[in-house]
Formats: sequence, structure tokens, C-alpha cells
Amino acid sequence: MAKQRILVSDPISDIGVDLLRNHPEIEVDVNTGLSPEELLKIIPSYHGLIIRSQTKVTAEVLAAATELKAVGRAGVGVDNVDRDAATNHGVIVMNTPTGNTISTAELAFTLMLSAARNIGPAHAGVLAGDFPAARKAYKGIEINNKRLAVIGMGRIGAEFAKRAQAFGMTVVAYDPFLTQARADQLKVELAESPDAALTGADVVTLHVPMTDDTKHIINADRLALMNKGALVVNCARGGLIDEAALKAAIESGHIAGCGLDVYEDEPPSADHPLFNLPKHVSFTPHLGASTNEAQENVGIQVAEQLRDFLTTGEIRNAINMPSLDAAALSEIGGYLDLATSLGKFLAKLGPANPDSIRVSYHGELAEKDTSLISRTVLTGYLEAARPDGQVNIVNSPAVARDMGLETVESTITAQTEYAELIVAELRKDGKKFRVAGTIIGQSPRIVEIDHLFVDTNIKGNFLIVRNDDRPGIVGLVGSALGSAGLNIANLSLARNKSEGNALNVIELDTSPSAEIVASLSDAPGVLSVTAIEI
Ligand SMILES: NC(=O)C1=CN([C@@H]2O[C@H](COP(=O)(O)OP(=O)(O)OC[C@H]3O[C@@H](n4cnc5c(N)ncnc54)[C@H](O)[C@@H]3O)[C@@H](O)[C@H]2O)C=CC1
Ligand SMILES: O=C(O)CCC(=O)C(=O)O
Repeated sequence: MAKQRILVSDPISDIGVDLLRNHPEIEVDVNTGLSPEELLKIIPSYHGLIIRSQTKVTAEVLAAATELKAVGRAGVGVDNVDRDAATNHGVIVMNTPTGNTISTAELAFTLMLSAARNIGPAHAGVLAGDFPAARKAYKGIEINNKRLAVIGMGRIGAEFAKRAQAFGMTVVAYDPFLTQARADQLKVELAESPDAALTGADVVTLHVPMTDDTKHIINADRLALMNKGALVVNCARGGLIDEAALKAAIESGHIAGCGLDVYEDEPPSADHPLFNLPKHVSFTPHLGASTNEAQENVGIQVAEQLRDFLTTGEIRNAINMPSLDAAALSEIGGYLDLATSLGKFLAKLGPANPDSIRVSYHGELAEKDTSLISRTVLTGYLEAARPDGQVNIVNSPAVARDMGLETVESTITAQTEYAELIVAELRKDGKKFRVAGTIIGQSPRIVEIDHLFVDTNIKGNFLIVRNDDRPGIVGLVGSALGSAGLNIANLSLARNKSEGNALNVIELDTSPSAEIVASLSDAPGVLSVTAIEI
């Protein structure tokens, strides 16, 4: 395997970088602080890219990154990656969702207390020699018995809530994916809307991803719902808050102040409108994940994830395709090669321009998570049907969608001759064409082609010959192959008695020339010959 080249374009921990450097199949370059133009220039030669929040992985970068297979984000938010463009280019995007949870929750909590007690301005006052004046000016707000609204009760939101409860706050949460059972477990009130959570709240803290839906989730109308003298804390993404509305609400006296780690534009300019407010403000420069512990966690996690994906195909924490961790890989990994072959057989033997591709599962396999197997069948089919090198496991569903090819997956509990069976089928104008495979012992086998039972390997050089079911044809094909110097490694015969024809799946040691395929096709009694190389 050629060495996999990884570019680390934002600073990550040395332990993470060393982990990559020490792998014999990986070459790593650390090149941080690149301008967008510099990144565009060097990205074409890399297979993997590791970033934090500074590097912007735009559609332009992804178009230039012709060798790129994966982007690994050492952190949670992936709003600096054009996810749709990555998917369309077949680039997997992974993050490290758990490594910086505690550090970020701790900073958000610190910002709340700091804004409540004027730590920033008071500290500056002491250093400036204004001790008595500072003492007089910076009367704080107690948070005990106050009502906290958490918007986004995921990992960080839940950690914040726990700390708030320990400080005597009551907690209400808005999160469309929070169940009542989980809310009960966390001992928080479940709000039905952001408005319901904010009405009567003394503090709001934001822990949601930045998306089109969450942009300006805190606006003038929602700030007005909060109690007078409330505080706003944001350690998620700046664009969640309409900063102009926040400034107006603070200046009007309705909102007391804010603690912010993140800003609509980063880095914010020194004359940012919120920076000249006199009190109840605390600002940090996007430091949520900046602790030794968090950086070590996410640096190691992202390096391990990229290493494993590029060298073994294991997929963890992908945000644009299903994960395939070591446990899942050992459970369904054996079926992935079979799935690729089924897709390629479909492409070579089935109808052109089908309406739909269907994958169904029989037996125990029907009870497992088979989504990645189905995606692999589709990818194998598209790779063979459109050999332009532009399809892979990440973008195949999008490619199929763009082609108008419907993809269907089903599980069937009916018994078959095999303990487990995968059936891949193309449909066109009401007609169906199918191939099926299973694993016998440790060996993946194709066991059926269009309802005719065969038994053949899944990889190799195949000749699929359909012929009239009469004596002499197998001999004729065998002699022609022998005369052409082609050795038969395996031969599987099946016949359709009612239609009077037969199917030969011939596995050859070497690939047949176009001439031999053409001359066999013209032989008497031969209906069709298809060469397939997998
Ligand atoms: N300041 C910093 O350095 C850091 C900032 N972050 C930011 O914090 C955010 C949250 O991180 P985690 O808690 O780890 O993520 P998470 O995925 O565990 O939690 C996010 C929660 O938001 C909820 N959610 C999604 N859409 C929502 C909506 N419209 N309204 C309300 N809730 C919604 C989800 O259901 C989920 O429970 C990240 O997206 C990231 O942008 C994360 C780490 C460090
Ligand atoms: O990489 C960082 O320091 C920022 C972390 C962050 O914003 C995130 O994980 O979403």
C-alpha cells in the first residue's frame, strides 16, 4: 500500500502527531497557519486532513483535493467544513465528539460566574490601582435559586446543567431530541420550544451546533422573554446570537450582560460593539477546548480515527456516513467484499439504466445493521456502471439520487437454503434481474444469478456464458478457451429447463481478450458472453 499522506493544518497535540508519525504506512506534515491560497496549492497530494476550527474546508478546497479521503476535526463543531461538498466529492468527515466536553462545559460555567460577578472588569480595576472604585462599582448577581435555560441538552449542555444544579439553580432545557425520560434522569424541566425555555429565565446558555436552523436562535424577541437582569452565555458558536440585538438588550437594561467565548466573526475586531460594555461581561477567545486535557484527548482521537480509516477502513464518528467501528467491522466486515461483487455483477449482467436497486437480507443478517452493506452494493454497482472513478462509499447515495436511481433496502425473514443470504436486484420497467451471495464457512460466494443456482468466487476473471441447453456447448467453449491459452480455474453450471437454456460461470486464471469474448459470442448455440473482472 502506498503511504497515506496526512496534512495537519491546525495545531493538535504532539502525542496525536507522533501517533501518526510512528505508523509505517503514514506520512504526516504539520503545516499550520496556511492562507486559503496556500492550502489550495498543497492539498492535492494529501489523503487525509486534520483540522481544528481555523482551517476552512470549502467547496473550492475539496474540489482541489483530488486524493483526499477524509477530513478529521479535532473537536466537535464542523461548521468550518462544507459537508455537502465533502460528501459529493466522496470525502468522509469525522469529528471527535467527546474529547472536549468537560473543558467546554467548565469554561461556559466559568463565563456565567465571571459575568455574574464582574470578574473581568473587577480584575482590570484592581490592576489599574482602582481598588476602592472597583469594589464599589462591581456589585454582582447571585445565581443560587435562579432559573437557567439550556438550549441544546447534548454532551456539553448536560454537563453544564449538572454543575448549575450543584450551585442551586433550577434548569429548563430546550432540545428537540431530548426525551422526557432523559430530562427526568437529568432532573431538568423539558421545554417545548426555545420561547418556552427562555420565558422567565435568569440565565441562558447555548450548546447547539451552528446550522441554518440555529442561526440567531437568540434574537431580540427571545431576549425580551427572559427576566430583567438576565445573563447570556455562549460557548458554542457566535452565529447563534444576534449580537446587535444582544447589545441593544444590554444597553436597554433588560439583559444584565453576557459571557462569550465565540463570536459571529472570528477573530472579532477590537471595536466589537459588545466589548465596550462596562460590566457583567466576560470574553474569552474561543478557548472552550483549550486545556491540556481536552487537546490531548481530541488530538489522540482524531489521529487514531484518521489512521484507522486510512489503513483499515474502520470508520468512527463520521458525520456524513454510517460508522463502522471495530465491533461492527468484525460483525459485517466479511460481507463488504461480497457486497461489492454483487454490485459489480449487477452492473455487468443486469439491464442498463435501471429504475431501482434493491438489497434484501435473509436469515440472521436481517437482524443486523446492514445499511453499510447496502451502501457497498450500491457503490460496487455504480463503480462498474460508471467507471469514471468519481464514486465511492461516501458519495454513492448522492450519486444515485442525482441519477434518479431509487435505492431500497429490505429484510426478509423467510427461510432460504442458506443461513444468511444477500440478494441484490435491479428493476427496470417492471422487469427484475438479481444476483445473490452468502458466506460459506469463511468464504464469500456468489450463489445465484437471476434465479439460477451457481457457486463461484467473488473475485477473479469471470466469463458468464448463456447458451442453448444442448450437448457439446460446454466442450466447445472449453476448447476455445484452451486454444487461447486460458486456464479454467472453476466452472459452475446451471440451467433453466423450462426455457431450454443454460448459464456457465467460468472463472479464468487470466483475463480473456476482447477477441475471444467476441468469437465465443458468435459460436453456435451461445446466446451471450460477458467478461467480468473483479
Ligand atoms: N467553544 C468551544 O471551544 C467549543 C464549542 N463547541 C460547540 O458546542 C456545540 C455543542 O457541543 P456538544 O454538546 O458536544 O454537542 P452534542 O451534539 O452533544 O449536543 C448538541 C445538542 O444540540 C441539540 N440540538 C440540535 N439542534 C437543536 C436546536 N435547533 N435547538 C436546540 N437543540 C438542538 C442536539 O439534539 C444535541 O443534543 C458544538 O456544536 C460546538 O459548536 C464544542 C466544543 C468546544
Ligand atoms: O479546536 C478548538 O479549539 C475549538 C473547539 C471547538 O470549537 C469545537 O470542538 O467545536
